[in-house]
Amino acid sequence: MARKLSFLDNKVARRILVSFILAALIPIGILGLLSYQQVSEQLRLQTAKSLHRSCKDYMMSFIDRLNNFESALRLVAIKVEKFGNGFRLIPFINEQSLVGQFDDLVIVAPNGEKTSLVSKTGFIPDLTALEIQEIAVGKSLIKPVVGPEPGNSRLWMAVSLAYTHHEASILMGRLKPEILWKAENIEPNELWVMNETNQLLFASKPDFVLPREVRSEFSLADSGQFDLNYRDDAYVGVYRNLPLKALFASGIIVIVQAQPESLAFAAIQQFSAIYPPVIVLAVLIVALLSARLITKYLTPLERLKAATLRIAEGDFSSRVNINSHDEFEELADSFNEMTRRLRSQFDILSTMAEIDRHILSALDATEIVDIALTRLPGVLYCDLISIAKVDPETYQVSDIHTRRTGHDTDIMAKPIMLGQKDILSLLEKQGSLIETNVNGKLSAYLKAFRGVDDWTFLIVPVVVNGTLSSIICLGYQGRNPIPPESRDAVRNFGDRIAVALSNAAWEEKLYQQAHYDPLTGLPNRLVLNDRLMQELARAKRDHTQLAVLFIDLDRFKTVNDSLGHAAGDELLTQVSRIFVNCVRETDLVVRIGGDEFVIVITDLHNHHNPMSMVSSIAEKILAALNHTLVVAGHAMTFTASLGVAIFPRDADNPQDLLKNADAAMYHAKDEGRANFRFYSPELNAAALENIKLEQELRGAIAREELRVYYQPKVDLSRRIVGAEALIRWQHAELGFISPAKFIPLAEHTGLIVEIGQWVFEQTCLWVKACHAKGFRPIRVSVNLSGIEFKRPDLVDKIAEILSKTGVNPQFIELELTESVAIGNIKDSVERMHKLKALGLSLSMDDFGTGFSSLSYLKELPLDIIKIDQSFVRHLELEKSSQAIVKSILALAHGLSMETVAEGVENEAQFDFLEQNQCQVFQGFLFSRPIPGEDFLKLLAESPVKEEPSKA
Ligand SMILES: Nc1nc2c(ncn2[C@@H]2O[C@H](COP(=O)(O)O[C@H]3[C@@H](O)[C@H](n4cnc5c(=O)[nH]c(N)nc54)O[C@@H]3COP(=O)(O)O)[C@@H](O)[C@H]2O)c(=O)[nH]1
Repeated sequence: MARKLSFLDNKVARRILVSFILAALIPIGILGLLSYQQVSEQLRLQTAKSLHRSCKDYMMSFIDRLNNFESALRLVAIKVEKFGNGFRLIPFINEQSLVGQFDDLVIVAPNGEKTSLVSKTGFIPDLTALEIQEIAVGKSLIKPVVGPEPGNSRLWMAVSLAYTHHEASILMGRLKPEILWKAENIEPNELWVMNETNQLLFASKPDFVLPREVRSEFSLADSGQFDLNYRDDAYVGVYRNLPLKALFASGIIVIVQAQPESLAFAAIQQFSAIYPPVIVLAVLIVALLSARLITKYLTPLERLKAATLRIAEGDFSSRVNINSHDEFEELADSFNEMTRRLRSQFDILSTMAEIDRHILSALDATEIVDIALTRLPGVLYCDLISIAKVDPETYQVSDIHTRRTGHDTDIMAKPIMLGQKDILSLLEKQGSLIETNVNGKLSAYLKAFRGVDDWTFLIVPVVVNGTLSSIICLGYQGRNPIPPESRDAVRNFGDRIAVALSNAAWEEKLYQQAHYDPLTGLPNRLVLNDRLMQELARAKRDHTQLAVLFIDLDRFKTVNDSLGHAAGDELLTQVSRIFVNCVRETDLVVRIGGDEFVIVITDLHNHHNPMSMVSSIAEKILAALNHTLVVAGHAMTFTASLGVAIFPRDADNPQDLLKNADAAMYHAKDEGRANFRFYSPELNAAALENIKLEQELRGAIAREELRVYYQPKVDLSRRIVGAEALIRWQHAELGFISPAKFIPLAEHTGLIVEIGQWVFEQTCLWVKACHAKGFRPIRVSVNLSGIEFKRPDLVDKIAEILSKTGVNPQFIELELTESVAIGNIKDSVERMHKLKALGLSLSMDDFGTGFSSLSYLKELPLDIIKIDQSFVRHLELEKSSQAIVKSILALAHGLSMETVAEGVENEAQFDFLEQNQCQVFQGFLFSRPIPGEDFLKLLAESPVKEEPSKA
């Protein structure tokens, strides 16, 4: 039942059913209605016709009867004889039958005397003169006498007796009604007979009175039809006026007949009763047949629809079964074929997508090949798949990875040689495929598979970056045609493998770039973070310790600047090899940037003394560096500063371990470089202090905490000939802070630019003020850091300050450090010339500490060389210092440059320098750096020489 009803759930089914029912109902309804109207009309006509006919028949028989009455009356008239004063009837044979037709027979004499021959009622109507006249001319008069009731009306007939008795007497007879009206043959009709004034003479049903309005119609035509209602019955009636005038002297007699519609329309009423059930039956039949038809055609449609929905949900497995031997069965077959193809395509695409995902996430070409060998046979319906490398130049096929149905992957390492023709055809078929067999193209390669004599093979050349890199081979057992979708899929797959292999190569490259330092080949910071995390987890799990060594090369910048970047790179490469050689393979050596390296020493077991073990490694590294290295043709020894932090002692996470090792390294640097330091919490405090100092320094100028002090420079006679401007920082809370502490910090943060400009401007203003106050003009030097010197706007800035302060530039000297000046020799020389062009003097500070080459020292437009105080400090004691100082002095003289010795603290040093023709001296022996006003006091006391000093 549920199945039967279910088709009504279907919209199409409902529509078709309603359409079918309407299609049946509308014509049947219209037909029924039209038929009803037509039949009703026909029945009406027929009824009217039959009534007319009946009316006419009645009329004819009525006239016949009147004629008979007339004949009878005239025969009776013949048998009338005069008898006395009256009349009598002569007996005759047919007397009985003739006289019997009349209820009354009366002879009316011309004098009006009436002699009754037969008398039943005794009533004799009077004749009018016109009637008598008509009778006199031989006509038979018919005279209706209307009674109070229809049954009382009578019809008289009168004829003249003049022809028989030559007297103008008239024989009148009252016609017997039962003979006259004779209405028995008219049933089932009703009959009325009326005179010309519509007075009723006879009615078959006396109480059935015709309404006046109906009767009034009778005078309008000789005959006609009418409708009337009587006692809830409808009647159809006809009337006919009798043309009696031609036969009798008579008024019009109207014959009326009527029949009940129920009788007349009996047939149509039967039709009306039967028609609705017929319609219902027809509808039911149509509905049933439609339902059957719909079910028949809808079931396959429903199945097709359900199958379509299943496909939409991704289920390609079900088939549609229709055995109707018609177009639906053909449609189902086509649908099943389409589903099969879709399923095959879907399988291919989803497998391809899965392969794509694997391929794109796989970095390794071997992994990609492995995925392809495992997944593809299932979607390409092949019995063998093989992927191999091809060298298009040597014609070699190698690394042949093969998988057959039911077997594991086989790797054939031994290469197979292909012919040149094979290679050419592979190159020709790029983006396409080759169909072959073991005796066709690439047979040398295919024969290696064995037992494939009757197989068909599809070969796809894989081209990566325009070069034939590999081939994919699919083997199909037997020579059955290969499905076209497999061919397309194979081609697609060839493209994917090509992309994947090129991706793999590219990913490999990217990975290398992202994780390894291209210069030294060492892992970079990314790897360090990863490994350190892993090693820390392992150390925590195994309860071992771990050390992080932070290494910074000492004076690497000097090498880079003085010998160039290529030399710096060479040094870094050599140093990185030294580091790797100093540790175990399981340890990690990382270059984290510039000249900074990190070494992670793993597996420090607790039963060892980790500190002493790490110390010996650090010493080993320092010792290994201490050997002479040849960099860019220069032999040099090199040092580094190391900081060590140990897990879990100093920190338990990578960031803190690195930070602490870094802090320890800075400590080692502070302590004179070329050594190593373990981290201690105090170091951390120092680092924090540095951060605070930096913050304070940023606001120092604004808070006017900085001052410029001046340290005198004297000549041989100890007379002040110049000064060096040296910055001082008097912090409100921290007190005096040494430039040795904050200048490196300012250089590190870049604040040195602002500070340097401020010192230079202050010095210019001070010099200008001294001159204005009338003091003897002397040259004052200002330190220019490497960072300041390298700024492109340096010359403009200096010129701007000189112009702003209005100082005479010949009394201002700039002290450049050796490394800065020699870094980019061409640029440096150009810039120094520009500075000199402003009228300034240039001196080389800390001379002897860098890697200056005498060959280009002479190219620099220098005026003064300052011997570094490290050579002066133990001059009186160290032969080596004496030798260096002597050679610097000789060099300066040779280049005609003035010499200034700094850091002169005692007479012995002064004496040595004096004896070796040093010209200017600076040091605590003469004065410490002092405020400007104090300096002016000294200057005022300092004797004036008549000859102007060269300083
Ligand atoms: N770029 C700038 N650098 C500056 C500036 N002011 C100072 N500095 C540099 O800071 C370093 C430390 O300077 P400071 O503490 O002022 O030390 C100078 C002298 O006080 C010191 N000196 C002088 N004579 C002696 C002595 O006989 N013994 C001794 N132990 N020290 C002495 O030497 C420093 C001057 O050196 P130098 O500049 O190389 O001539 C220092 O490197 C300054 O250069 C600044 O404004 N800008």
